Amino acid sequence: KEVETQTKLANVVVLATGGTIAGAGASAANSATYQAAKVGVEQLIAGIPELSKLANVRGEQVMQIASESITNDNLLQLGRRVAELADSKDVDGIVITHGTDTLEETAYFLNLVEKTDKPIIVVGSMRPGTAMSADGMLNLYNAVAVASSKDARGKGVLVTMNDEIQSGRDVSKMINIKTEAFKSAWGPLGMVVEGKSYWFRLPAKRHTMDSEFDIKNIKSLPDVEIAYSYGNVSDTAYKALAQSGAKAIIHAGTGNGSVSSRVVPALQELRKEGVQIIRSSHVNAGGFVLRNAEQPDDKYDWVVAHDLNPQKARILAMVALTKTNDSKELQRMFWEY
Ligand SMILES: NC(=O)CC[C@H](N)C(=O)O
Repeated sequence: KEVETQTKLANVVVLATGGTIAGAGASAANSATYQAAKVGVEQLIAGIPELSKLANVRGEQVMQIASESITNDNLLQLGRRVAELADSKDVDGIVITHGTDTLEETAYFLNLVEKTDKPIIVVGSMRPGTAMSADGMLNLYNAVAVASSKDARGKGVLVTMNDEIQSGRDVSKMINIKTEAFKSAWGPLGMVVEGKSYWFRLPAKRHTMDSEFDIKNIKSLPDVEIAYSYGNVSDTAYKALAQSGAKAIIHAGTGNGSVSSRVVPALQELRKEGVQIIRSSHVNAGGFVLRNAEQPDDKYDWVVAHDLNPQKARILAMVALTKTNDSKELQRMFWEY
């Protein structure tokens, strides 16, 4: 009977990339001072014997870095490996352990480009495993639980942090240090409690199976950069980014993606030279940028990032630019994804 139950368990692959979930500090009191990306995937899995009751789990070390150092090449490498595994008949779900600093970017990228309905869960932790009340074990346990459940299929890339199941599109690291770091302006999709998922809502935006983007057709990602706005801002950064070859500039704007009168002329000029200008908002708890409200986007031929924060807008812009350089098409994609 035991053998029978064993064969019914889902096969889950844990792809490890580094971050605090693989971090180690000098003492149990070091919850914030430690080195990220130290512990290997085998040790992470071996540290949670209870995983074997949830699924047949195996690990792969894809990279071992702090996530602020992730490059576009790293994203493509990870995305391709996820796609290979998702295509494999003996893989039912994929978990990616990741640093939390850019976790929201990777989760959104995979949400756009992975053509599968198999669960893909991105997970991290706010405290290293060596610290008191480390959160990584439970977050990873929850990730494997969701990855091995049939309920999680077709819901896009998900993030399990702090007992919640978040949409990889919506979620953002809104707080640091605290374990309740990951939030979405639109709320979590569900909760995981003692290895069981409880769902409350579904993502409304296009993702994975319903996406027009496919990692298999993406050879490289174009250079898209972000310029931050604030009082007394100048146009220096915008011009320099364009000069260094940016195909699009994400304006990390104040409020409703507003643009200083000191910057507007430079952005009009850059657009005429072919650079895409994408207005987003850097307000903390979730921006929402309306077309033609703060600026005449139709007249200037600019794009608005909808509710995407600047770093997520960069991800969609890169992926979108692999298909089109038409600003109207880009705007459609920003409404739909
Ligand atoms: N909590 C974390 O994972 C942060 C550690 C590191 N900065 C990273 O993103 O990998």
